Amino acid sequence: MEFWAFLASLMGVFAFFQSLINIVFPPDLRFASAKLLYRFCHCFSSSCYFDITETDGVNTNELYNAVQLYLSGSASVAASRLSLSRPLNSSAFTFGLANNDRLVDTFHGATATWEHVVTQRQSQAFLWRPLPDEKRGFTLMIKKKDKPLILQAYLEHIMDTATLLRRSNQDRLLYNNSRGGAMDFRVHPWESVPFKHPSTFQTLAMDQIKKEAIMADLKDFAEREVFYQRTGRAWKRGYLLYGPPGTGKSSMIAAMANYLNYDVYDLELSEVHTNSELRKLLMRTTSKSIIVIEDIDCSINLTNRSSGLKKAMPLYDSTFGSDDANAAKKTITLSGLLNFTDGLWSCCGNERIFVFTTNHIEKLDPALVRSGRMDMHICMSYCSYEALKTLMQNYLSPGDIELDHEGENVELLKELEEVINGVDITPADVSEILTKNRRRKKRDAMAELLEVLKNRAKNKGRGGGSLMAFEKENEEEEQEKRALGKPKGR
Ligand SMILES: Nc1ncnc2c1ncn2[C@@H]1O[C@H](COP(=O)(O)OP(=O)(O)OP(=O)(O)O)[C@@H](O)[C@H]1O
Ligand SMILES: [Mg+2]
Repeated sequence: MEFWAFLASLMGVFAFFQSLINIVFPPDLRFASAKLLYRFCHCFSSSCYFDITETDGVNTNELYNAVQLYLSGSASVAASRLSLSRPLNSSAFTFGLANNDRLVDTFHGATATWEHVVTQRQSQAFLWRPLPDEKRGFTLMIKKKDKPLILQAYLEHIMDTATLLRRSNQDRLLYNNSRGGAMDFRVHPWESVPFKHPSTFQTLAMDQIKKEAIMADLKDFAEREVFYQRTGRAWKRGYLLYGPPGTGKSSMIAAMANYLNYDVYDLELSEVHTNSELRKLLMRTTSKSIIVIEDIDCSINLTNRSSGLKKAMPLYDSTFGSDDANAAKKTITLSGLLNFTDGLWSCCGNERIFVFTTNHIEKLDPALVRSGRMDMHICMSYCSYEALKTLMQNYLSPGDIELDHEGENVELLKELEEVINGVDITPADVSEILTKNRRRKKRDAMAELLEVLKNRAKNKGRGGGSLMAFEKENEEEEQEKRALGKPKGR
């Protein structure tokens, strides 16, 4: 009897303490105290533990994503229960460690045990952007004696492997900033879609020597990390593409991205309201990418650097505090753009290419196009005979167009060569004519093209008959600038 009374009172005490704990510790603290107890017990163990949570405060923890990807490589063979996913924009499936499951990995002879810890988050008060219902993290367990030997190298190995896996799994992306949000730290300012543009240097119609020079320059850039390091230069390069509409500037950008396997960030300047927004966008770009600003002359008024400086520093502006000054603060300025491409911020991240395009190089401020910012100026010009041959090969003949010099089309080709040298026709126009006629016989398509060219030559001469009138015009303008002592980058 006494025994039963003792047991009943013991249970009463237990129930009392349990309800006390429930009242004093809210669910989240309960979890923390359990964790604390767990840690305490492990103080005397020979292992040490590292928690890698999914978010680090408000930001995504890159290491968490890297570990997930890294383990997906070993998880696919070693674990018996896996979670499967296909990340957005990826063409590959990713295996993952199931919730609260474990996996053992070895590195340099040491054993590392990973556990994927998933816990429920307590109900959230009203938040602007609600957090996910679950808290996720990995716990790494290694022997204390191995920690100084392997931890740093192991984590670096994980990051490197994850980068490689990401690049091989993920299709390249085309980002744009048209939804705004650069000032809202919770919203990623870039939106992405898979980059599938089919343009390559092989399909690009332009002067062969120029094409090879550009390819060599790109390759050289991508392979010379050590050179950039040694010379103290930021590992970035700028290309300015200029020429009339329809001469292949955008196609060239796609060809560059396909050649180097880089992502493309298409920056819409009209969506950016301040210099600091511009900087934030830059900070959220990744390495191995091409940052493009198309039609730079039309995007914003970028003609005068000093006026830009004045706008960028409203403290020295007599209109400070007025509506004008506030409006000035809300614009991006030339100096902001120069800092974007060339300032200290431009080197956060590596291996980046800036490409600006314009139809009017003469409208650009010399500061914007000087060497170091725009290292290579590329004129995309009207269709030459050489470019025409590439286009005919793309659209009409999968074989070698040169064969036609001996075949039935030899006369037509000769005529085309003579006429095209005196006509301003863009590769886009030629492509359109060839596309329209692609179902016809090759000879008929060439005859139609010849007719169009002859009509154009009749209606509008080319002033002296020079082939690259546009290129020449621009060269003369640049020479004029040099004569006036203005800087010029090439
Ligand atoms: N050099 C070229 N080689 C191959 N195709 C070309 C070339 N130029 C133009 N094209 C064809 O014309 C189309 C339009 O070209 P693209 O958009 O690259 O011209 P653009 O110079 O960027 O014009 P814009 O200045 O109007 O932006 C392309 O989709 C492509 O089919
Ligand atoms: Mg374009």
